[in-house]
Amino acid sequence: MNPNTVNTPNSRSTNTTQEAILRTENVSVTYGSFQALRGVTLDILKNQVTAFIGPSGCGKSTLLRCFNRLNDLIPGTKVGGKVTYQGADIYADKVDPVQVRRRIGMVFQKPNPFPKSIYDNIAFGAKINGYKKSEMDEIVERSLRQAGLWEEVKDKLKESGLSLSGGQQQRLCIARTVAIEPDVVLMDEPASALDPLSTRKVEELIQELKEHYTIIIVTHNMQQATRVADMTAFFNAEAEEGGKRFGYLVEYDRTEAIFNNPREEYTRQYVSGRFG
Ligand SMILES: Nc1ncnc2c1ncn2[C@@H]1O[C@H](COP(=O)(O)OP(=O)(O)OP(=O)(O)O)[C@@H](O)[C@H]1O
Repeated sequence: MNPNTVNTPNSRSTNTTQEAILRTENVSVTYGSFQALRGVTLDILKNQVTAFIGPSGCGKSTLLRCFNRLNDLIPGTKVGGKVTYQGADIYADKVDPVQVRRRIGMVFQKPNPFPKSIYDNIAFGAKINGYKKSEMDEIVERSLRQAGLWEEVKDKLKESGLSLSGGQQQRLCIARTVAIEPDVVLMDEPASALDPLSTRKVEELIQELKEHYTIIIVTHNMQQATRVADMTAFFNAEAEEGGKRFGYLVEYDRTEAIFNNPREEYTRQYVSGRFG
């Protein structure tokens, strides 16, 4: 197989110069007896921004959590199929999920800084992950700069992270995530709780971060997907017998193709705002 070709039965063959850093093969997720997601196969391209879009309940966050084994923390959840990171199965027996999360970080919908100082919000995780105390000032500054927050907070690093505005708190959480130098940053609707100005800052930040990181973002905001994402995966939820619904991948392609020239009628209807 050509490693430079997007590998999914639900996509056009899209030649790119990017390699896949994460890959799902026929991934399904069940919560107890409920199948939330069925048969997802897709490649996430390195140093690209990939958006997951689709109506509520189609499994976008569920799939996102598969990439750093966060679903492991939800009792009764089973992940079927295969998820590989740089070619290695992240669900293999010998793999420590903590190490997976070290490489694949996550930013949540609601900013959730620790009730600690701005400095310690970043230093805390860095210390746990083995960074030396002598390096800490440098790590804190680098991370805050990468998150576009340094100029706003450099004179009040000892103040509580909770004293910042919502948008600043979210950038602090992004700084905390990048402090330990992951390869991938997963973002679950990172701007949905923010005002338009803060949203714009986070979107600009995503563009800058992709130079160093691979980013996957779940978003309900289709304009946001067109602004930030190189690739877009559209998911839908389908009813099966008995009225139960499961999420599945409808189409995956370059963002401009998904929005301007989708192959599937469902995608066309969704991106034109006709359902969802
Ligand atoms: N912890 C859980 N336990 C049981 N069912 C769950 C759990 N989390 C999600 N689900 C169900 O799995 C399905 C997919 O949910 P998920 O949150 O992944 O969808 P989503 O596309 O991200 O939705 P939204 O856009 O509303 O956030 C939904 O039917 C949801 O109710």
